[in-house]
Amino acid sequence: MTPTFSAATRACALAQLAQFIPHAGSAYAKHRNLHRPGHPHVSQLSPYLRSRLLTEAEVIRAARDAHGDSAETFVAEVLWRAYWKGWLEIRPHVWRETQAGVAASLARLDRDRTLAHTYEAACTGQTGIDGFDHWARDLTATGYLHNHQRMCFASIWLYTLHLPWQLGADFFLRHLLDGDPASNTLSWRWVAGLHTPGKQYLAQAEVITTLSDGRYWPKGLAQRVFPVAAPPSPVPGPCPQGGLWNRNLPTALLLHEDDLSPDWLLQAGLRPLSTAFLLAPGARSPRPVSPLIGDFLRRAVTDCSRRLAADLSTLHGPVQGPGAVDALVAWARQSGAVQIVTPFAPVGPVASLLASLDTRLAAENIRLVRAMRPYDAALWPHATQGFFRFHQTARHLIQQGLV
Ligand SMILES: Cc1cc2nc3c(=O)[nH]c(=O)nc-3n(C[C@H](O)[C@H](O)[C@H](O)COP(=O)(O)OP(=O)(O)OC[C@H]3O[C@@H](n4cnc5c(N)ncnc54)[C@H](O)[C@@H]3O)c2cc1C
Repeated sequence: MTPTFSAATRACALAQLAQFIPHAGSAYAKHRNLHRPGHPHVSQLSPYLRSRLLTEAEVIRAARDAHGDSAETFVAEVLWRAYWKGWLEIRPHVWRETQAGVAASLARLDRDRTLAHTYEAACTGQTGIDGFDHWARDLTATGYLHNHQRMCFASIWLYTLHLPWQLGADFFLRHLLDGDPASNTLSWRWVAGLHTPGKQYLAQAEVITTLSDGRYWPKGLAQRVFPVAAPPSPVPGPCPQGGLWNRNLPTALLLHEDDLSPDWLLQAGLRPLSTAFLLAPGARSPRPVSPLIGDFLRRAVTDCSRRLAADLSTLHGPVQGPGAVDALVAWARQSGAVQIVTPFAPVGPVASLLASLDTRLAAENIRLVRAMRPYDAALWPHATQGFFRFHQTARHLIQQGLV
């Protein structure tokens, strides 16, 4: 059984959460690395968390309510998402550097036919490596891969096939429904030993065979890692903060693919004159992005519009593609608002579009306010060092009820 995420709705996300919660305690800690068909031991909530049809805070609360401290392994995994986001937020240069690496590696493919041949075989699942080829095909067919398969795929891509890690990260971003600039880029860097110096991930055939219940028997995997060249990690800069909106000003709401649940803004009293939606799946890569991602996001927008129809007046969009910023400037002008509130978009394609929009709106005397969720504001600034320290702080904040 392969996962399908055809129902990109909050109701579906909540149903999946409810179904998974009984397994989020010690069973998750014990079995989460097994990648059995249908992936019964993991939640498969990531596409919903990525678009925030469901939030991390909700998932953590549900797991802790059901299992208390026995949910700690699961909660820690959910916290990795905030850790990666915070880490990149205070080192945004790493994202720009990765994008430049993708462009340079794509240019290399034009010059190096052997490399291009290996790359094509890897992306289409025709390398002859058992497991790896199945995962490539599963990923392109479903938009999902189990975490251990992602780790092994990235390791084989880099150390066995000698392909640039940036092209692998780009391949994932083009196909994963949960494709996320922070989690994806930084996980690939982790496999390559660029996150924790001296720690690289080497996929081992026997482990793959064991964890897949004997389904895969890969042969010829690299027996050792090699150093991957990269500039040193930049020192952390300040963590961005969210903006404050003025309740007394005519306001419009701009929702985007990084956060499609504006309930928290509506509960805080926001009454938008108009609401627009921005999607940017095509901006995830210079290469074509899987249509599954755009389909999922468009359905998520439809769900959000239907669910909150009573509170969201005059819906506009989804706006996407090269003319998106122009279209949003025209919408903002027509809405009569002097302030546009938008959920804070973490480093990635949407944040880049919002930066351009901000400049254009300023020329129209319209303010763009990036409102940050309390969960992000509480956790991101702590991603200054390794995950261990971050986890300790996050755990404390959760126990105090501050997250
Ligand atoms: C090379 C590589 C690339 C990855 N790319 C992405 C990506 O683009 N987007 C993404 O969301 N995750 C990414 N991950 C992390 C992880 O593999 C997925 O979050 C997880 O497999 C999603 O499946 P699930 O919802 O069933 O996870 P579960 O095990 O059920 O975990 C619950 C939730 O916790 C979060 N989570 C779990 N593990 C991690 C992790 N290691 N890092 C960050 N968050 C985690 C996810 O939001 C996930 O939905 C990547 C991992 C690797 C090794």
